Amino acid sequence: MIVGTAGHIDHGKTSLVTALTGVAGDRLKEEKRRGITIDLGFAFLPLPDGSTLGFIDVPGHERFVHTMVAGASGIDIALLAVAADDGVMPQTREHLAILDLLQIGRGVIAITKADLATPERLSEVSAQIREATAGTVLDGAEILPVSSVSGQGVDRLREWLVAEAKALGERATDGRFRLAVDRSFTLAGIGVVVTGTVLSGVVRVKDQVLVSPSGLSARVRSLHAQNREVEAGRAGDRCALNLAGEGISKEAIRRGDMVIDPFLHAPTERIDARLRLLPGEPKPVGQWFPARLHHGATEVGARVVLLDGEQLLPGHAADVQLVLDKPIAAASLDRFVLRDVSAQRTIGGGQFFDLRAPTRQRRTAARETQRAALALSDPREAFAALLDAPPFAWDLAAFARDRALSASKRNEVADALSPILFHADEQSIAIGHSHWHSFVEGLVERLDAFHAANPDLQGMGREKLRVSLQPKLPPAAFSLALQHADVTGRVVRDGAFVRLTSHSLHMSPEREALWQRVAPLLGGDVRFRPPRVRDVAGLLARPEQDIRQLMKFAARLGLVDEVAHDHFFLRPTMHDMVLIAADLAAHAADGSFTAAQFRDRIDSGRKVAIQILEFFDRQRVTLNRGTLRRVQLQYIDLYGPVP
Ligand SMILES: Nc1nc2c(ncn2[C@@H]2O[C@H](COP(=O)(O)OP(=O)(O)OP(=O)(O)O)[C@@H](O)[C@H]2O)c(=O)[nH]1
Repeated sequence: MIVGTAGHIDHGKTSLVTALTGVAGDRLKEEKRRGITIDLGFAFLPLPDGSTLGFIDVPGHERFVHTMVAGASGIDIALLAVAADDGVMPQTREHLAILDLLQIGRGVIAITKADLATPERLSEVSAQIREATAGTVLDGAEILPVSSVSGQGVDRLREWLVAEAKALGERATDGRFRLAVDRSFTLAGIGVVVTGTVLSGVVRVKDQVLVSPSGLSARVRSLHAQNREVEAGRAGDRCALNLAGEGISKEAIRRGDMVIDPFLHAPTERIDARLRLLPGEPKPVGQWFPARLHHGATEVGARVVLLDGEQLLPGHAADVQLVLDKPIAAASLDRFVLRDVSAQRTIGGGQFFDLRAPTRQRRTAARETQRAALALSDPREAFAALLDAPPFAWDLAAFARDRALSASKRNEVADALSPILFHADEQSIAIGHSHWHSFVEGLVERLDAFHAANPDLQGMGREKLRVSLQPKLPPAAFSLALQHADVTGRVVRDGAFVRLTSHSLHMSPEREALWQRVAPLLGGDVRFRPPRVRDVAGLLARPEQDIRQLMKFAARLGLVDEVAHDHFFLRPTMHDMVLIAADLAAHAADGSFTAAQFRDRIDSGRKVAIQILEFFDRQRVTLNRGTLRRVQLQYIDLYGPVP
């Protein structure tokens, strides 16, 4: 459990942490000198049950925002200090706003330096606090007067924190590992060390991790959590990782990077989010508003694109797209804070919901449904809602990755919803049952309509079919869908084409008429040396392309065979030639014949005769052994029944 301090400068935060933990400032300094345990502003209070309560206390205002945001998922309990003499000050309000934006709802307010105040002053400050916290996450929070000098109220505050920590219990660690790096340095004899807050999951010694967004791989050589060498660091822990790997140096890893489970690596620079503008903002936010985005320990330039309406008024919230200057490593539902471009003032903040937001979003009902689904916090509910949002097919693997879900959580989602799943490449495309059924129906209907309109085409081009269906599946998933048991039996894949099992080819009347003129040219005396496509085109004064198309189609119908490029023989001629080959073989003592013998029988050119025999070889009608050929009797009825 981590307690994060907040409050105006000099309001006694550090003194209070020292009073609560007994860890004096000079002791922290000494630890700093010793090396790996360094964590400026870190103190730990051992609890009776053996666990520890950690305190993040960062002096200096600017770094506060960073740390606050970095610890967003790391801070479990907020400790807001308000000095009895000053009362509520501007930074008290800003820190309160940030706690609110980050939705850190557990917290206590300490009126520090109580020794300096009269009871009247204390109730005056109490009233100020009540007014300032009204409507925020700390509305109604406990207010305790304390003094680090006299010790007044310190025990009570400690008891309150311990009880709260107990009530909160262990943090869930079932997500995948993410650590927001706030420092990176080298230690002599140890190597590169990074420190940060574990945002989710668990990290263990020897784990393979990845630095994101850079993509560098590293191995965890050793790790410290809560200032002790440990085997594992968990969500909420302050960790120091000793990393080793190619290219790993203190310069290669910077504050703002994430160290993550390699599975999660997918940096993004375009994020859809829910943004709340603070009520005290002087102006509304308009399109392409420039700001600084704080997320984890990262700070990056961002532009705000409003997705509904043209401006966002102070005190209001809206869906926006954040277009970042450079990619960051984030997870869906992470919280963020926006500050003005000079990083002087907090403007607002909120929560990410879509890390793969489309570039130019039209304001469609479909996109609204998607956004609403993606914003749901429960992963099962969110994915169920997604399956009902266009395009009705969603990659469960990407969804799980963007939410940093563990494999078991992801399986829970899949088990609860039991969608139709297609595993292709890295993707796991999921479709809900009702949408799958309409997909299959749509597929059959589409092909049916296509065959009716194009009776002389063997089927619909696979790609054209894919993009015409809902859900529009990615190519690999579509290919798998065509092999699904619900589809096979009704639909046939035929090379690049897809057709209904029931579909058979017919010539259109125009084609039939042309065929009636072409067929006689291929038969009769010239049947063993029929004219080629170009010659037929010349004879009929038709474009070559028309004749070629007709011939290809006739080949699909089994009327002709293309023995060589553009050289088509009538099917009965093919059959005659097989019988000639069989006759030659039957009359030879060793059952073999030569190409020359065959050429003499069909009275054609030598080149054509060889092309025909090679074609037969490919069809396995003949077997080529050097200059001699045999006939394979089991194939001689390929082109017609043998008497
Ligand atoms: N009288 C009195 N003075 C206090 C008390 N707590 C802190 N102070 C004094 O207030 C000043 C600021 O205390 P810090 O604890 O450093 O305050 P801080 O909020 O940590 O300061 P920053 O980190 O700079 O924001 C110091 O001079 C302390 O001695 C207290 O309970 N009573």
